Amino acid sequence: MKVYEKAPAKINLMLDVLHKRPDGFHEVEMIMTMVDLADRLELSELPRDTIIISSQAGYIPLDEKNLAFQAAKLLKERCGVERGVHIHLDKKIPVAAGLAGGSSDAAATLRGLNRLWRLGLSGEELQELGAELGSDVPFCVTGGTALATGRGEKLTPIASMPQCWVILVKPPINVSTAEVYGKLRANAITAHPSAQLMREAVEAGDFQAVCARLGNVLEDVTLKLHPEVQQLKEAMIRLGADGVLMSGSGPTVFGLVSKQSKVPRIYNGLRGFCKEVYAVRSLT
Ligand SMILES: C[C@@](CO)(OP(=O)(O)O)[C@H](O)COP(=O)(O)OP(=O)(O)OC[C@H]1O[C@@H](n2ccc(N)nc2=O)[C@H](O)[C@@H]1O
Ligand SMILES: Nc1ncnc2c1ncn2[C@@H]1O[C@H](COP(=O)(O)OP(=O)(O)O)[C@@H](O)[C@H]1O
Repeated sequence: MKVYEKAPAKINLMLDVLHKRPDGFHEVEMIMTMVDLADRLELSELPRDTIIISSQAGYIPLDEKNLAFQAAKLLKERCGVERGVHIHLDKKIPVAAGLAGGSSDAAATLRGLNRLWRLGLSGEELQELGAELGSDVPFCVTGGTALATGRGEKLTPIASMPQCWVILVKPPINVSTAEVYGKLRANAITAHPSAQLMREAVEAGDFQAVCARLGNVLEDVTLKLHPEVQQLKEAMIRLGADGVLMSGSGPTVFGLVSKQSKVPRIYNGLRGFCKEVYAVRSLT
């Protein structure tokens, strides 16, 4: 038997860091939403008790370092499953991009195996398991639009993001989430974006207010390390995006656009700078 799961990318409409915790993680406030750029997973039963990962993408680990492998192993251990699975990852989300591609694959593996193995776990139970794999995994389990607090694992669902186009541009540089948090001086942050104001804008369906309230304190670190990310932001604004921000720890920059007629100009303009540009819809 086989099951299929879609694993969409996330963007952070706002990301604030409150302080560094004694456990080394940072206490955050984020509003996250999914966009229609997704990996596709095919999960097939195997006759042997083993986990096999394959992918068309040559640039991700296919062993126990893969987050989908870790998700399957965790579920097998916790639920006492003695069955094997082959997980094929059709990667479309750029890797180490600030779009939670690996986290979304892990979340999709939890959802898919819950069905394949008829485990009957609730969404909440899958989120709790997901939190053991990474801070962004719980959000990816249920998706939608949510306020995330704690280290990112405490979720409050909110109304859907107003429908719009999302243009994503990923420069050819690698950014490590751990390095970006490591270089952040949380007590020196002067301008904190407001989760409350962003939540109100989303809940009012006020697209212009969402654009005006975008903010991410991790930009301070990543833009200093990689000035080309700032240049991409400026290009996106010049080309006419309504709101522009770096997603997560970067380096992907996203632009929100309400009018479809503006999309080709922005997309084609960015392709002059970068190979990896995507124009997708927000997911409701
Ligand atoms: C920045 C964000 C924003 O959504 O996303 P990405 O840019 O990675 O997509 C997340 O906070 C990333 O979540 P995720 O990628 O799951 O992080 P984890 O695997 O849990 O942690 C990786 C490392 O980042 C740091 N980390 C992560 C989360 C957090 N709240 N505080 C931290 O200090 C820790 O050093 C940790 O060792
Ligand atoms: N299924 C997966 N897809 C992508 N990357 C993965 C996966 N499993 C493990 N990784 C590793 O996780 C790291 C972060 O990848 P990703 O989740 O795409 O980025 P981000 O945390 O910036 O959103 C990469 O270094 C990659 O090698």
